[in-house]
Amino acid sequence: MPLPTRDWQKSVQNRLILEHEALAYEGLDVVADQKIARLNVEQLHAYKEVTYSVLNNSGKIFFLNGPAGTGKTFVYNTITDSLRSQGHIVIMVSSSGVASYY
Ligand SMILES: Nc1ncnc2c1ncn2[C@@H]1O[C@H](COP(=O)(O)OP(=O)(O)OP(=O)(O)O)[C@@H](O)[C@H]1O
Repeated sequence: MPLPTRDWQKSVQNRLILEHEALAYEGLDVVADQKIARLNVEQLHAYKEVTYSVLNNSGKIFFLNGPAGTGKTFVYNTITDSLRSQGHIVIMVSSSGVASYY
């Protein structure tokens, strides 16, 4: 197979990356800070552990567990808003249940 003669990535860019970068909007950092300020002690601990791992390229894997309605999704959304506002791409996935339809 012939090799590409130019770097298409540079001129066209990756559509999926562009879509995800578009999820960060002006003011998202303020929204993230407001959510961080509302986290309780345990939520803040989880938030700090995950973001520290991301920002330091530690590559850790986390399992956030807790009874229904205790704020797990709130933590996910806070982490997502915070990292997106800092220029990171965050992709949320789900393997089962209603959440996996979205
Ligand atoms: N620190 C917080 N400050 C204000 N509201 C919060 C906080 N944490 C959670 N909530 C609110 O509490 C409700 C339940 O939180 P959330 O949906 O995150 O729980 P969950 O653990 O993901 O629940 P489930 O396991 O049922 O999906 C939501 O309305 C959420 O916005």
